[in-house]
Amino acid sequence: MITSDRMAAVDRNATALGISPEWLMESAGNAVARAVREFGGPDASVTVLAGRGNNGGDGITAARFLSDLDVEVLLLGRPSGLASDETRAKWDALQAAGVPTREVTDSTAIDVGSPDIVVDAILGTGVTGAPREPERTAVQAINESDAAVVSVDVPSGMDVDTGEVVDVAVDPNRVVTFHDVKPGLADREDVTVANIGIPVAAERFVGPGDRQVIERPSDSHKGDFGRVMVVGGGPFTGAPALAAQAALRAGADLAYVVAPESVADQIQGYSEDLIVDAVDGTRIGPDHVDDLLAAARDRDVVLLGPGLGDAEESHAAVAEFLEAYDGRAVVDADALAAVPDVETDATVVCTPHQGELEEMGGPTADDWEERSALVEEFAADLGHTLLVKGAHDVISDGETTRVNRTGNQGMTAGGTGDVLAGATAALLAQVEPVDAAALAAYANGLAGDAVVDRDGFGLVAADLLPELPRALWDGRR
Ligand SMILES: NC(=O)C1=CN([C@@H]2O[C@H](COP(=O)(O)OP(=O)(O)OC[C@H]3O[C@@H](n4cnc5c(N)ncnc54)[C@H](O)[C@@H]3O)[C@@H](O)[C@H]2O)[C@@H](O)CC1
Ligand SMILES: [K+]
Repeated sequence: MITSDRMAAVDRNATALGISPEWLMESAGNAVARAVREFGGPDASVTVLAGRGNNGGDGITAARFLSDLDVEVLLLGRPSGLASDETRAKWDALQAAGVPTREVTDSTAIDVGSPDIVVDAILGTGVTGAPREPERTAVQAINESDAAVVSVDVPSGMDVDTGEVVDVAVDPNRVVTFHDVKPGLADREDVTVANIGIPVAAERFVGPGDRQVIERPSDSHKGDFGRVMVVGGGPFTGAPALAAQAALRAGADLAYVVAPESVADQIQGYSEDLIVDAVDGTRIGPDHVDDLLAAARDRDVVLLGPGLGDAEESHAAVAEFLEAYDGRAVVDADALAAVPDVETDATVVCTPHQGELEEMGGPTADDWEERSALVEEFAADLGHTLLVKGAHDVISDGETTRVNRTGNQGMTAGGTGDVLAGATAALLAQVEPVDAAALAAYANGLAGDAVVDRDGFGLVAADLLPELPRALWDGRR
């Protein structure tokens, strides 16, 4: 099952793998044409009603595959109004093939005729709201005709994610949907799924399409993108500073560091963008838990671990905090050891490397494919989302599992994990845990690739910070 948003992301990932939208449309049109032949027999007459979006493009392509039959295409609009390059290319190919077409701009001129089969390629996953004119009249004309109806991808007018119909939708005899079943079609018996050549890799590997989960609408306000609180520092100071700065670079509006007073000034010294709150002493410990919980109430995500150290008291503080906390948390580094023994209502993303995962009681496997299956099982047992760092990062919430391939051996430098944890925390304020962790891993690796491509090896963690925005947005705004 796949939602339309996830489908759009996977589609973009396929493009990045070299599989162009035009290829996918060719496969989609071919699949529809095959269904029409199966359904209508070798001598069927066919009318394709095509909208101006890519759903229409699939119908236009199907008509070319059916050019040996009595086939006609009704385009709802002018060819100049076709919405994408690939649909225009398919329209030109249809003209060149000499398949009869009619352009209908006025809804009163819609005449489906009396074919054996009508192909409904009016609206697909790109529909918003109720069908407007001339699409609305076209939907009604299909429903009033005696022809058998084959819908392309989704019955036109239906919301594929919910199955809801606003006003009107086509009532088909068969739906040929692409790649995977959409939630709104799940319980129907007239649906067949066509493989259109989107490889498993486009779903499994995090890619540029996964960036589409984050948005930054123009009417946003301060705080909409999260307040992140980093709890750490004591034996180390750079780690919490890096993590908090990474959270800002990954889009958080405010980043706080709560650290022992012995190191608070030093942490503040790294950046004026950080808000540093000092607690007594030289280590985070159980005495601080009440204050941490009180502060966490005004934050969207808490990141536990950077620079915390492995003192017994700090470990106990993490455990006590998680037992009482029910918000969103990222747990990294020395804080990870507390997780397996803790009962918590918090939504937790853990970011261990392989060694830390084993210390948590997790699996080990050299082969990343085997590892990803084992990590999925362990995440399900643990009840938390895992981001296991490695040459192939494995991200799983126990149900959905993704693998990230960005990054390079230059990123074995100290502090890159703190940057990743901070980015994960920022994204966790905005999107679901598995999406946040996958996107953070992807962006962190891409940032590292940009630095090493430009400068060669010798990267330091702070180099990643200015690259993170581009890695996450890359021309999108
Ligand atoms: N991997 C993929 O996602 C693939 C998608 N393909 C096809 O692409 C379709 C999605 O294409 P698009 O995103 O272009 O969207 P659609 O073709 O579903 O519709 C978008 C068009 O309809 C218009 N529109 C939106 N709501 C309307 C309304 N209520 N009344 C009237 N017009 C309305 C829009 O202005 C736009 O021109 C899928 O359903 C599928 O058929 C295929 O080409 C193969 C690959
Ligand atoms: K359709």
